[in-house]
Amino acid sequence: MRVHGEVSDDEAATVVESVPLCPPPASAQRLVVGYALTKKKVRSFLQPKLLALARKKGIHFESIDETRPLSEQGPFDIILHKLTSKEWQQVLENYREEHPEVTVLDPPNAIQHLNNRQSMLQEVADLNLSNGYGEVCTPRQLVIMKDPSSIPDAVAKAGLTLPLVAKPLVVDGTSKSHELSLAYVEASLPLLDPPLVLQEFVNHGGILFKVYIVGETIRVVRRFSLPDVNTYDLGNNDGIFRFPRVSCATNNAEDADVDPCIAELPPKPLLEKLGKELRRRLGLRLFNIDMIREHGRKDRYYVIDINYFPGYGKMPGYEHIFTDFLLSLVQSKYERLLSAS
Ligand SMILES: O=P(O)(O)O[C@H]1[C@H](O)[C@@H](OP(=O)(O)O)[C@H](OP(=O)(O)O)[C@@H](OP(=O)(O)O)[C@H]1O
Ligand SMILES: Nc1ncnc2c1ncn2[C@@H]1O[C@H](COP(=O)(O)OP(=O)(O)O)[C@@H](O)[C@H]1O
Ligand SMILES: [Mg+2]
Ligand SMILES: [Mg+2]
Repeated sequence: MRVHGEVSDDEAATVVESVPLCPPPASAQRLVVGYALTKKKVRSFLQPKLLALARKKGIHFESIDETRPLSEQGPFDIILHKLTSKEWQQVLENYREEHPEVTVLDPPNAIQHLNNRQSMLQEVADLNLSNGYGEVCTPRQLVIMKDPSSIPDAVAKAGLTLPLVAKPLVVDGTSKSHELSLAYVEASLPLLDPPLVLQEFVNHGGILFKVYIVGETIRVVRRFSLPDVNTYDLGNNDGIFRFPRVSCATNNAEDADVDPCIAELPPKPLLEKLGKELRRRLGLRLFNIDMIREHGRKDRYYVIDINYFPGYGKMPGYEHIFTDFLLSLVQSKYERLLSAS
């Protein structure tokens, strides 16, 4: 029996997009998807175009009331969620044990790896992905838990090169956890506010690739990012630059007039390999990877951020991809039940 939420290679093989779906079992003709999402996420994800297509395909979305026992709601075939409280995670873990027949997207313990900017990149670093299409690394980084006055020494000891991107260590859905800054000179380091991750800034021509994963499906879009830093900037900057959420949807760079060497998307086979490996290693099916290409290095990529249940509402064609994905989950569960009987 499958442990819910774990993505095995076997399972991956049963969810290939091109395989036509055979008729679902009678009990699954109306697929009920419970969701526990913030108001912001409901607005961005449950758009009318998704709801309309879902209805046509027999998928019904039902809001979960967190103040009531989960077992008294539904019954659900699938639960979608992105709430960060410890209490909610415990509720879901208990529910998964009591209801192994319900697919929880994704398991709270797997999502936890993405709530810390150190652990979120560990699997990418361990993967050491390098093949004929390119190489995927993570920027060198250091975790500072406390005592800002110790930062210059810690940075020197670790041999990190300025400028450094300072990122709050924990990502908990608050806007504070996305308040990043760029420290140009050593003297500015004690002004930073731990706990944080200090990451080497990688010049990448100001374009970032948002790689969306929905099960087996991968889509990539371009967004504007921070511009390159040059020696002039370094010499003429004595402080810290605090920057807003640069890679958000309003910074769409799909149709921008950008140097083709910078705008060129990462090779598909490289993204496929990365997506497949991370899906398996993280035990997640819904996430996105923020990726940059080192300026002047055609084939060296850095993963700088991984987000659980990202802004799918801005992914082109998300309503088709997501509804097909939900149906494929039920289909593969049905096939497993058939082969077990
Ligand atoms: O950490 P970064 O790289 O900024 O990724 C963010 C988060 O996933 C946001 O979700 P959340 O707020 O739940 O963390 C999401 O907003 P949505 O709420 O609109 O889905 C953003 O979508 P964009 O606005 O498309 O960038 C996405 O870019
Ligand atoms: N190591 C880095 N080198 C260059 N730019 C970076 C680096 N880390 C982050 N950035 C820039 O900062 C933005 C936000 O950083 P990110 O780690 O994605 O945080 P968030 O979770 O808030 O999106 C990125 O989209 C990118 O533009
Ligand atoms: Mg990001
Ligand atoms: Mg993020």
